[in-house]
Amino acid sequence: MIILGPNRYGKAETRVVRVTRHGDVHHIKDLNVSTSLSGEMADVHLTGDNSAVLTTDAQKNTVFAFARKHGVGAVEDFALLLARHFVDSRPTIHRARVAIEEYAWERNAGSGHSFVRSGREVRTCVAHYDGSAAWMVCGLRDLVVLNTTNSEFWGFVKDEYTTLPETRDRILATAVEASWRHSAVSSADPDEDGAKNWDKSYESVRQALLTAFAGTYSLSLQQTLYAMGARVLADCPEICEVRLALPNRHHFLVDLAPFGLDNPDEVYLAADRPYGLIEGTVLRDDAPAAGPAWE
Ligand SMILES: O=c1[nH]c(=O)c2[nH]c(=O)[nH]c2[nH]1
Repeated sequence: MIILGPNRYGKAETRVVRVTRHGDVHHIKDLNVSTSLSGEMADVHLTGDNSAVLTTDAQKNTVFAFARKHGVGAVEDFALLLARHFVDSRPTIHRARVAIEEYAWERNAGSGHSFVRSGREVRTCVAHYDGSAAWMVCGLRDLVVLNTTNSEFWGFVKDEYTTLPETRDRILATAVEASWRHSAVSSADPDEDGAKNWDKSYESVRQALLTAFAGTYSLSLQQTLYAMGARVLADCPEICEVRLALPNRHHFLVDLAPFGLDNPDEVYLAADRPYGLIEGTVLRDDAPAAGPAWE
């Protein structure tokens, strides 16, 4: 017996730029939106009957139309708005997942209409909605950080293939990829609800990650990872779970002896690969069930 397993479909990576013009002062939001729907989709897979299908093309059009009609504030609100619309407006759609990446722009030379793409990290969110409950995982990636000291690494296993020297002082650098789950998301319309301040929450999580990275005297990147996750949970009561992926961007001290030079921790080779990849989850022991939040 062969059966249809879990499935979903949608439009991936709709790139939408929303310009808001206040006279000569303009604002932009630059997003990459991926929608994914599931529900009564047995027939489309088994018999080719498309009558339950809201096309991926219409999903893409909805993203653009909603950007026009509702504007784009916090990406989390825009994601929830779309997710609720798809499920609440179509009886055959039972669940929506909306993932958004946001690319930051800054004003160029103080101009009202000229922008420069910021070197800031990419902000992310993934919203799920099933007709009654909503889940939100927020995040960021490419938050590149480096400590020039306060990092040691020693006392590790030494087998016949271990050549890494122990170090009491090294550069510690990584490009933080983090996602964090909100304990509760109101199922009310965000326009009526309006209570959740996604921007404020994002900034406090980002600050907690940076503060912990800078302030932790590190005996391993694993220890730093835990400190970063724990700091987020300590500082941000609305978050119940943090997942981190930290590539260890190795910096090797260059041997300058062949040139008659010493190298007292000044000149490094920044290697791009291979890199250690340290991943982990830090969560509250009473975190509510995650449901589909991480899917
Ligand atoms: O912080 C580190 N953790 C490791 O597990 C590891 N392994 C390695 O080679 N270097 C490092 N650094």
